Amino acid sequence: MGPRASGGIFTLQNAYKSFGESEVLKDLSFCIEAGERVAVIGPSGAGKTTLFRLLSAVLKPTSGQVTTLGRDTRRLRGRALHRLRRDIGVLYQNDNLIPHLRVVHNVLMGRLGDWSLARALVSLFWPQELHRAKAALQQVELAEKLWCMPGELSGGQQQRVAIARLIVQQPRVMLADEPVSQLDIRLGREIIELLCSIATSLGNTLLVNLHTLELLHGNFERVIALRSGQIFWQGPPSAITRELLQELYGAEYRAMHLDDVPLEQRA
Ligand SMILES: Nc1ncnc2c1ncn2[C@@H]1O[C@H](COP(=O)(O)OP(=O)(O)OP(=O)(O)O)[C@@H](O)[C@H]1O
Repeated sequence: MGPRASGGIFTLQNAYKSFGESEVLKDLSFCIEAGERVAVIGPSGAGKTTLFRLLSAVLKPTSGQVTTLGRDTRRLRGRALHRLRRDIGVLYQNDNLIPHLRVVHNVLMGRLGDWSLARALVSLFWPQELHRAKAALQQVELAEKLWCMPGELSGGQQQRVAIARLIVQQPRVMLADEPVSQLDIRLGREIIELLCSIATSLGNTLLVNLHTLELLHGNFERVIALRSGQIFWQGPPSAITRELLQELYGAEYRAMHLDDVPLEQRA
C-alpha cells in the first residue's frame, strides 16, 4: 500500500500535555492526511515544539489520544516504538549532524533503523550502501561534499546534508522543527522548497514548524496556528490576514517584523 493511500497520518483527539502544573497543550483535536504539507505557526511558547514531540512519540499526551501512522502513541513500547520512529524523519533547527563524522556517515545514519548494530559499526570504517549516500547527496546538489566534515560546510549546506539523510531514511512522514530559523531568507526558501519537493516526490506527509512566514505561500497547503497551547486558527496560506497575525502574535508581532510579510490576499 502506497503512503498516500493510508489515510490519517496524524490524529489528535482531545490531546493535553502538561509539565508538572503547567498545561502546555490543551484539548487539541485535528487530523493530517497522507501527503499533506502543513505548516505550524504561532508565537514563542505556544507549544509548537511540544506538539512535534507528541507527534513523533518522543512525548506521550497527559490525556487524550495521539495517533501517528495508525498507532496510539501511549501504547507503544520497545520494538513497536522503534518501528514507528523508523518511519518518522525529523529535521531540527541545528545540531542535525554529528560533528566528528564525515558527511557520508551522517547521511548513512538514515539507514540505522534498518541495519543491524554490526552493520552500522562496519559502516563507520567501510561505508555500506555508499550508492544511496551518493544519490541522496546528488539530489541535494552536494555530491562533491561526500567526504567532508560537517564543520567544513555552511549552515545551509549542513541542512541539505540532513535532508540527504532523510532521503536515505525514506520515512513515511517528515517533521521539521524550525529548520530554517538560523538561515537568511534566501537560503531558508531554498531549504523549504527542497523539503517540499522531496516530500512530494516521496509521497510523504510533511509538517514544518515555521517562524519565517514569507515561506508559507506556494509551499504549504494548510497552516495550523497555535496560541497558548490551543488551535487559534487553521486554513490555507491565502486566507491569512494581517489582523489574524496581529491577534495571533500579540506583542511579538512588531518584533518579528510581520508588517513586512507579504500576504497572498485576494480582495
Ligand atoms: N520538558 C519541559 N518541561 C517543562 N516545561 C516545558 C518542557 N518543554 C516545554 N516546556 C514549556 O512548554 C511551553 C511551550 O514550549 P514549546 O517549546 O513547545 O513552545 P514553542 O511554541 O515551540 O516555542 P518557540 O517558538 O519559542 O520554540 C513553554 O512554556 C516551555 O517552557
